[in-house]
Amino acid sequence: MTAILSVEHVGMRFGGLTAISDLHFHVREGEILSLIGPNGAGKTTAFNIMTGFLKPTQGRVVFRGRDLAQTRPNEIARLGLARTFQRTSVFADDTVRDNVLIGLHRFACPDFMDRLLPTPRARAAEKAARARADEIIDLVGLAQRAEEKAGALSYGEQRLIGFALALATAPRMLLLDEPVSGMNASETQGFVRLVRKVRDEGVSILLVEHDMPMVMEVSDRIVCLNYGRLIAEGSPAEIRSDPAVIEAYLGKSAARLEHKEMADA
Ligand SMILES: Nc1ncnc2c1ncn2[C@@H]1O[C@H](COP(=O)(O)OP(=O)(O)OP(=O)(O)O)[C@@H](O)[C@H]1O
Repeated sequence: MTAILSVEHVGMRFGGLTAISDLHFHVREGEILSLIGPNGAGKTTAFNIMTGFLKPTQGRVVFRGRDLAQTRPNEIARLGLARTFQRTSVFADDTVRDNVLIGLHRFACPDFMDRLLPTPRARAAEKAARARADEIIDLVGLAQRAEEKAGALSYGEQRLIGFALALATAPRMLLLDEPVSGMNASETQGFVRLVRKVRDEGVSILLVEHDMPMVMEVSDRIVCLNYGRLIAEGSPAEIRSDPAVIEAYLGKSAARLEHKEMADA
């Protein structure tokens, strides 16, 4: 197993509150791993630590050999770690294509002089950026909407633009924050196919998501947190039948009942 990202004995305290305790797991190259847990379990905190946005008070997160707490955000992006946001942050008055082009330019950051003068190199770069933007827009399924203003698209489609912006950084790994919240059933199904396709192109994926059927369908492995601790790790089938996971979601008495019903069946 080759790990692309390792969460090594991470702890996070906010004043007197311990949000994460001794969290330890790896994301393997080319897998889709989901982080789940009841409300307040510590998923968002763990997600923010894994993107380098929060520095843990204990332990470290290593991405492709680099400790994220020691790495600047632009270097993290250049190493190939990209994230999406729960809230869409598209430029509503720009077209879908221009939104993706802005993402590509922000990442590619051409020379200052090239930006000021229409040099042949700048023109060639612009042409390549447009071709790449169209490839990404096609991949996320928005080719028919490329010329429309982003603000005219549905909420679910705007989230696809957010996903396209993350792809514009040519990531090796994507961290997705509740990617299907606000999507309808058919958009969610489309998104499951899209995530698999991106993974098949060699991008490792970690997602935090509340939609359990989606998580069970898309994940290779699942890590479950409760009260900031890892309580289970395994395949969707293993997680679905794990007593600690059932108890965390349903409470002790309901979990006992669930087990009894399963045993009686
Ligand atoms: N900046 C902060 N300051 C203080 N406490 C915080 C902060 N961020 C999170 N917490 C606390 O840490 C714990 C874990 O919160 P977190 O948001 O990570 O959980 P979660 O699993 O993402 O929850 P949800 O599913 O409801 O989004 C909670 O008790 C929360 O109140």
